Amino acid sequence: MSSDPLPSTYDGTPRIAVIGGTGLESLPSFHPVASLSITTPWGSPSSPITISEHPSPSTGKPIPIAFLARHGVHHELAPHEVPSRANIAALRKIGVRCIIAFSAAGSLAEEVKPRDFVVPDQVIDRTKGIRPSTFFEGGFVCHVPFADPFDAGVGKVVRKCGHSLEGEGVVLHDNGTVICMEGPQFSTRAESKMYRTWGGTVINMSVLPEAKLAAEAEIAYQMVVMSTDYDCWHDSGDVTVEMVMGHMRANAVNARRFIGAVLDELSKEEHAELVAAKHLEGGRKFGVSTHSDGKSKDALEKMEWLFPGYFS
Ligand SMILES: CSC[C@H]1O[C@H](OP(=O)(O)O)[C@H](O)[C@@H]1O
Ligand SMILES: Nc1ncnc2[nH]cnc12
Repeated sequence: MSSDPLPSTYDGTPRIAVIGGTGLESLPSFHPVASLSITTPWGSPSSPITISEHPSPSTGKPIPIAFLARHGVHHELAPHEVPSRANIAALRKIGVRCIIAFSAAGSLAEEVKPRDFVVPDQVIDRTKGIRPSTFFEGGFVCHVPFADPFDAGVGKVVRKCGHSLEGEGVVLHDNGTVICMEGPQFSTRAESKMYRTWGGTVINMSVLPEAKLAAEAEIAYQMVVMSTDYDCWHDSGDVTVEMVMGHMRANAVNARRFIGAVLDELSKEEHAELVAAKHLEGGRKFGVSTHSDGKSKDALEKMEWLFPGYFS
């Protein structure tokens, strides 16, 4: 295998990105053709963004897929240290408009067994306000709808792909509510039991502010969760990192199959408009509350970087 460094530039426009979480620090079975180090007005992303080319099953054309490791290449960033603004800004800047985000999560529901997959449709925020969670501040106020935190069109494709793998070891739950806690400590037993009464299906430390920032950036975002434990409400034993990693490793083949199926499907020509998020394009031009006299120069410069031509 060549140890030549990958090119630091890429000529095409990747519309699709995968954000890998715990146990998924690279895109399995994909061979990167470039590694981009992007600096944003919100700092540097968690990892370089690698680009792999995936042949579209419908046209045979190579479709670029971006990949970013949420916690860094060596899992060196705690959940509250993940630079989500830089991650989402960098992905948008290179052209990404569709994100499939993977997460290892605890199950809050008996029927969601460890190693099952969940394609969630809702989120409850239990982070503590210590994570920067908006692009719109410092002299530029913009309010963004967030009633449905995940993209319905992308979610539909992901669910279809998951179901196509049933019988090959993949168990998929079509819906669910993710409780996003602050961490890095796991929940107390009282909290875990309370989240169940709230209707929580799974619990992680990472869907927020990632999903909020994707919404602000007009990116169609869907999380795919793999259950790795029963948190601490269940009598089968309290969550530990060993438990999480053990299930991640044991189910790696299914995770790889799931990712491959989703990328195959999204690379088809028929989904070109969806992955370019044409249905979201331009939305941010209209949610701005700040009068032109109140907009700061610094904020406007950041806006021009992220949304060229929107506000000038
Ligand atoms: C290592 S267990 C807790 C850790 O795992 C999950 O990470 P990710 O969502 O990035 O897969 C969870 O959110 C916590 O960050
Ligand atoms: N039980 C749990 N709580 C929070 N995040 C998790 N990630 C994996 N398992 C988890």
